[in-house]
Amino acid sequence: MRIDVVSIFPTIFDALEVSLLGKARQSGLLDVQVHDLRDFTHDRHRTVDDTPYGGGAGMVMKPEPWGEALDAVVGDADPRPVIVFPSPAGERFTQAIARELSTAPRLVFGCGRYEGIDERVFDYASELGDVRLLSLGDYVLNGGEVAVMAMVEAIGRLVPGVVGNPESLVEESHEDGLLEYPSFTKPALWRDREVPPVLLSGNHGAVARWRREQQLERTRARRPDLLAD
Ligand SMILES: O=C(OCc1ccccc1)c1cn[nH]c1
Repeated sequence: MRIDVVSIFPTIFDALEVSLLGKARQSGLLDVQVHDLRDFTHDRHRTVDDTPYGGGAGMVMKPEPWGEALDAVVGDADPRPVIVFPSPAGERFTQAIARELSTAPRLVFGCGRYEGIDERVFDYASELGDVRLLSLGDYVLNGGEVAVMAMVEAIGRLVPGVVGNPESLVEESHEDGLLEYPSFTKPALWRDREVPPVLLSGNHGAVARWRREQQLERTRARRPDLLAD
């Protein structure tokens, strides 16, 4: 999978070199290219923002640099990429969307800053690829970079071969629509706290039943919204 990221803070993505995704990049499973939006400006101050039409506080990201950046990054790519813009005004990013995007041959991420990007950029981008405005949650960040880091990790780890043991991708929170059951490891007794005896029983059926019950109990308590349908 080829992933391109456009940002005015490209060095933030050096963190993607570390850990799991770093190995996937070395093995060529993931090809991540990061681009500095300011490289697509032409004035001395490398300006990327300006005041909003209609007034209001804050600044808006100018369309011209984005247009040139998207042309340079996407060009007449075949197949058309999915072009993701993190945004508080986007549809909710979920494990299902991560799974969907993990099958895309090309992903482009555009990191907004300030009050956001000139709306016409999303319209232009839809000529180059399938545009998705995605939200991590109902809170506001200063820019899209941290959201892109989270999405690239959530998506990248689902690309076949990136995670060593694909089995570990199955029993995860949200994979079966429920929260994950609690986990324990040695020692059996730690600071006067025991491991639930069923887990030491060797009775695999009882363990599976206990785990399912824990998933349901936790989901009911913490995320009743996941059960409502
Ligand atoms: O703040 C977010 O995105 C960054 C962003 C994008 C555009 C303008 C300002 C900030 C965000 C919150 N939940 N999901 C994403």
